[in-house]
Amino acid sequence: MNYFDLPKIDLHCHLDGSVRPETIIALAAEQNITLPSNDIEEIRTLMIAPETCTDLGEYLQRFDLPLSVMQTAAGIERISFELFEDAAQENVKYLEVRFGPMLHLEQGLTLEQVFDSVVAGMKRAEAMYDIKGNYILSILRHMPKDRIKEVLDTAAKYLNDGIVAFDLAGGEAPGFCAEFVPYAEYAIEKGYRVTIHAGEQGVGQNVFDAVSLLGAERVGHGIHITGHEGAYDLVKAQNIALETCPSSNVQTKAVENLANHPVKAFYQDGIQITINTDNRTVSNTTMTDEVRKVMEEFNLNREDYFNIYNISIEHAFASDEVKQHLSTFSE
Ligand SMILES: O=c1[nH]cnc2c1ncn2[C@H]1C[C@H](O)[C@@H](CO)O1
Ligand SMILES: [Zn+2]
Repeated sequence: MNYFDLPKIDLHCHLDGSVRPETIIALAAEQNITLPSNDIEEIRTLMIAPETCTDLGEYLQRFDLPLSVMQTAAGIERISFELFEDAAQENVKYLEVRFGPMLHLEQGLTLEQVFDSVVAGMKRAEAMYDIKGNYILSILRHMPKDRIKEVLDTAAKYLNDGIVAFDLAGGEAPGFCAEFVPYAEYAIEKGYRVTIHAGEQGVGQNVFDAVSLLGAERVGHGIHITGHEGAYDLVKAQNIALETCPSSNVQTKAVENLANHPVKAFYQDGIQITINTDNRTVSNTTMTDEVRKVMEEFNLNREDYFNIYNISIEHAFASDEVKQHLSTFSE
């Protein structure tokens, strides 16, 4: 099968984990930032998380370098544009990108400038290529909570016009959901959709909590519902979509290897699974690669692929008009 030509949808992709290594070098030069090296291969190596990561914590260290050049409006706009361009060029028709707004304030940008920049880059690419997109606000779980409502208020300028959802990301401790209940409620009241990273690091209960306490309609990863009957049943009963990211899960040791990934078992049991990149650069992947890996490892056929594509359409935080457009590529 020609995986490159297939129409694809990526619902789980981080902006700062998907920066072109070439762009790091170019932006560092423009911004007078000294990099550990100016050699493209060395930069690439520094950005890609090794297969030998011990856990998610080590994986998350790979974001410091890209974030260092993502502190100007022009830099963020460019990176946003290039991510949509890269995805469009491998036939991704719809892309939801997430980012941590508070990670881009180190050199004096305001939240509004950050939102203006990501959305402008996306819209520039949408005008040039056959791709549509939306942004998701990732709140980093370890950061102070005092500006979360301000993030939601400021981004509301683009609500349903470029920014659509609320997410929690970063390291995953057991029971993290409880302390975020007021923020998820606030987001839902304002009209944001909710997806939460949970069940990535072995804690099935976190998926149960993300759905029941935070109102998650989708779950980032969610693979550890396998060990938690309550979470598994809840995800199934409520038709919650799991945003699986197979390569990332292998790198972070969420699964031992691809063969042990539960994506096929979930699919066969009627769980709403989607296939996504997580981080195109940090996980050294593309949608073409993720789809190929899953289909070849688990012997899925074209009909299976389009079933999964249709699940992605159904659970996308996109307008009816965009969903209609995406369904024109279905078989
Ligand atoms: O797979 C992930 N799990 C949890 N957090 C993640 C993952 N990939 C990236 N992040 C974090 C690191 C980024 O700086 C942040 C915003 O994109 O989200
Ligand atoms: Zn993620």
